[in-house]
Amino acid sequence: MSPIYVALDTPDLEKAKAIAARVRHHVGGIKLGLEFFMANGRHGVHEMADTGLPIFLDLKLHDIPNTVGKAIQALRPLNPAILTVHASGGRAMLEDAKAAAPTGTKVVAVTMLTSLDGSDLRSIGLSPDPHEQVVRLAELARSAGVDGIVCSGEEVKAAHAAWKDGFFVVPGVRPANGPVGDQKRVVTPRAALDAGASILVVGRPITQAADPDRAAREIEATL
Ligand SMILES: O=C(O)c1cc(=O)[nH]c(=O)n1[C@@H]1O[C@H](COP(=O)(O)O)[C@@H](O)[C@H]1O
Repeated sequence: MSPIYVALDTPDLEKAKAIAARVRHHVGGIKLGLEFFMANGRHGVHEMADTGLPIFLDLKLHDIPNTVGKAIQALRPLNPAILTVHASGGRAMLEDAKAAAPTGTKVVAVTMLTSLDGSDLRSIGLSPDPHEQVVRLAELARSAGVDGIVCSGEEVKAAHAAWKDGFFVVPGVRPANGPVGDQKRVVTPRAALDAGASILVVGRPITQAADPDRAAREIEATL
């Protein structure tokens, strides 16, 4: 099974279905995020589940424990393979998120967005070392009982060393010399896997390619 989850960041359900149909033999699953969910809701998720590929529902929930727990309960019928919350929501929120999720759903905690760097951390009053921030939040996530974390390929090796059986999601991956866009902590798909990623999230390098099927195949060939 390919470790690539393709991020279908579009509000257009038909477009999402069309890309999924083209790349389905070269990816291990589909990631649906806020843009898709805001536009298509639960109905859209059900439609995408008909592709037969596992669904990663990336809503990055971040609120008080009661609200996050109840939101996840409301999502239970969707039974996603993977669901995201923000680690910085704190221990009680992470515990309630895991308790509310269906048994088969991996709850993963976003540590530090791959679109941020050290100066962004400083601007929100944190120590400007991404490595330190990710490892601290990985430890919080582990001890709160969730299944894993989301981090960049630059920190996954250290996080993995401290959490052997954790599940590590790495977005912000780019083929060598590809455009990085708004991402700041970027590595190649191959480097992320070698460093311990369990799955890779790839969006625009596949979805914006002239031939998404070929782009997915080419990335898969590097792994
Ligand atoms: O949770 C995520 O998936 C995520 C976390 C993170 O730190 N950075 C990040 O880019 N993502 C998601 O991963 C995808 C990356 O898309 P591309 O930059 O187009 O490959 C987007 O859907 C983001 O929402």
